[in-house]
Amino acid sequence: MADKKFQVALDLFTIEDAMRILEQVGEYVDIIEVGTPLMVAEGARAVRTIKDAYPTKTVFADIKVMDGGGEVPKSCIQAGCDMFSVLCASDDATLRAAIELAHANDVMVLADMCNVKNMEERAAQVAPMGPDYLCCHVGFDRQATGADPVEELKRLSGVSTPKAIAGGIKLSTFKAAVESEAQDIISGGAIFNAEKPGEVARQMREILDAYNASH
Ligand SMILES: O=C([C@H](O)CO)[C@H](O)[C@H](O)COP(=O)(O)O
Repeated sequence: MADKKFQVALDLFTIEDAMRILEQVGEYVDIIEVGTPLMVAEGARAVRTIKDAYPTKTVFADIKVMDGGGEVPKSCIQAGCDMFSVLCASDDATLRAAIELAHANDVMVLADMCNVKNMEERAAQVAPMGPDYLCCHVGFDRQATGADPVEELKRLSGVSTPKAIAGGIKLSTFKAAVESEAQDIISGGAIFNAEKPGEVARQMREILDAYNASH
């Protein structure tokens, strides 16, 4: 089985802050997420700056496309992203257009289940469209309810598309996320809000490497 990946979500507001965190955590992660707040604040320029600085890393633009699947991602693709997100809550036509555009440009698509209520049913519809990942995601505004992404991910076990998992994953819950069905484990605030982001990322990496070495 392919090694599982570790993704840091840079939900920050300036490229400078993102680069400062990356100096500390970049060496430990496989995928760098240009978080939604950073995309909104700085746009595709953030993707370009990060890809130029970390050319061997997978750069993910968390643009959460909801409409215009064949158009909205173009600026991020031109800026050099390797993967972007589209919302499973969007129309099928949006998902299909986004996936077609991405794959025509050798870019991957993460289809994000954020706030989808009928996850099993929607996953069965979206998976055949061919996204590279289906993401079980407890969104920022829902994290206060205590919803557990590892528990919610079990609802996607019926589909063979590789899964990603996100939503408040921290050092103490990282092992459970790694041991879940997810291939891509995403953590944001627990890293960039930590006193020592590099140390948290290093320990997460250690957990992931131990898992990958034994599977
Ligand atoms: O996508 C995200 C969220 O919707 C805010 O934009 C986050 O990147 C994702 O949830 C991972 O961040 P944490 O939940 O802080 O680990």
